[in-house]
Amino acid sequence: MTSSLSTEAPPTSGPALEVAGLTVTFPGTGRRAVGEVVALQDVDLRVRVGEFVAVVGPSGCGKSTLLRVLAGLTPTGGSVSGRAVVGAATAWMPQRDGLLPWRRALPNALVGARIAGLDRAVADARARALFDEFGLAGFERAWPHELSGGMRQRLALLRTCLPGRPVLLLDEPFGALDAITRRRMNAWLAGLDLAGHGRAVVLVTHDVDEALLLADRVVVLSDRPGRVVLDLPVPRDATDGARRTLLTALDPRGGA
Ligand SMILES: Nc1ncnc2c1ncn2[C@@H]1O[C@H](COP(=O)(O)OP(=O)(O)OP(=O)(O)O)[C@@H](O)[C@H]1O
Repeated sequence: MTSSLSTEAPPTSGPALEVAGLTVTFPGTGRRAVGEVVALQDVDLRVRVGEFVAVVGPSGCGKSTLLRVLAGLTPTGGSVSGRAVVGAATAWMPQRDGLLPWRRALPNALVGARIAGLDRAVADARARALFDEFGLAGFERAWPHELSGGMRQRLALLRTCLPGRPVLLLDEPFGALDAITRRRMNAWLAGLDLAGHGRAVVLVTHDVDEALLLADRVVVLSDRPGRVVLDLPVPRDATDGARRTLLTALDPRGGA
């Protein structure tokens, strides 16, 4: 991967994450069936401490790529330019749950906490409390293959939250959940005292209603190459108008 991305340490106040002029290109090679792909172009995004930002956009517009860059990761084979303020203080939940098939549920949940150097007893106690909160109590010793798709996703989210990192980057965390469980998990996330914990969340979702329910701001990316076409603050008491604005931004010809 090549990079002209300059990175800086995360600040303790103000913006939790910031990218400016972010462009990500995947060069075509002889081995690839497609030519050069510009995934993101000139993207500016600032997420402040305590904010919950949802990112929506058409499939393939670069949402996952953006989240990777915010996580401080370099997209495999990609060329990245722009400016980013990112740091180690993020916890990234990729689309695929990434559970280790050879570890039972509880040790799987503890992986990130171990890497973060969290005290074992503290992490263990926190994990057991979260198993209850995430509706996974009783499944601590289950193997990943013994869990449903939704349970696996909840376990992956639990693992992401466990180390208590200041910024959560969630890539379609509820995609495999049924409507009722999804609503329950949405309520749990909505109940997090983000400002109180100095936390920020960036959520990638295809679901406009989920974005409106959870986020303080919804950022809409265009078709590839993904550019920011709308950055909409969500009024808590007037989401109908915001919903129409979002749907029009996502599909200008389709009407809301
Ligand atoms: N490692 C890679 N190598 C080559 N091309 C890539 C790579 N990762 C992503 N891309 C391309 O970059 C573009 C954006 O991909 P990305 O996964 O970020 O989109 P997305 O908006 O998250 O899509 P979806 O909503 O379908 O998950 C796509 O055209 C994809 O093919």
